[in-house]
Amino acid sequence: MDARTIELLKQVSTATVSTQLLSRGLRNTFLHGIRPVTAHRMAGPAFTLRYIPAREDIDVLAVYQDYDHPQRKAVETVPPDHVLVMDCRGQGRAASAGAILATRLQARGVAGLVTDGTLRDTPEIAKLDLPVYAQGASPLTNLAQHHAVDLNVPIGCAEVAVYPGDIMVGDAEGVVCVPQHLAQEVAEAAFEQDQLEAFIQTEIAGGKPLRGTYPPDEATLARYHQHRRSQ
Ligand SMILES: O=C([O-])CC(=O)C(=O)O
Ligand SMILES: [Mg+2]
Repeated sequence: MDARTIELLKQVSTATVSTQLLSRGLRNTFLHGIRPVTAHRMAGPAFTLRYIPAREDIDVLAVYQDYDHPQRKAVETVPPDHVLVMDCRGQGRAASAGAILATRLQARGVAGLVTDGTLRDTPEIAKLDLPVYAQGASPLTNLAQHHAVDLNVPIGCAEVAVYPGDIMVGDAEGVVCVPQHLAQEVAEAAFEQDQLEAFIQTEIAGGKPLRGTYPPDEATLARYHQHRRSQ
């Protein structure tokens, strides 16, 4: 993914991105119920980890002695500038990762962490510079409910299809998944829409009515273009 696309997607709002996706026919792109744990904007290609339900005879604490446990392997193999996205089937009774793993992701230059489950050690995670999104907190370690199986396969995350390489965009409202092949055109169009909407909001704040302003008529668009030229 080219650097300009990622830079633009880091600046635009998820609201605008979701509208641009809707205008291209895609309605199910927002990870509903997933909230920011840290307040950092995010954009980067998805690298995925899939969990299935745990089984008591397999998922015991001793499995953590294996450095190649898929959860640990995911943390050590997600490429820098990618977002680690975890499929927990929306189940949050046990956490999908904690502060030590999140800190390792930050140290490796990873672009973010997203789970449709929960995280543990969230007071420590909240202090990181890493963009992190989850449905909430749980102190219980993952294997109490989850069994990590696959790396970098298509997953469901909060009922949204996430294919490896799709661009995960996060802001204060949450996370939108942008299909890889649409990322560049959506980034450019979203940047334009955000600039126009910022102008419209200024006009509305200044007392203009909705009619003629939102959506903008020709006169408002002419004022907008004049404003852009004068910048
Ligand atoms: O058990 C876990 O999920 C890992 C954990 O606490 C951490 O990364 O600090
Ligand atoms: Mg921990």
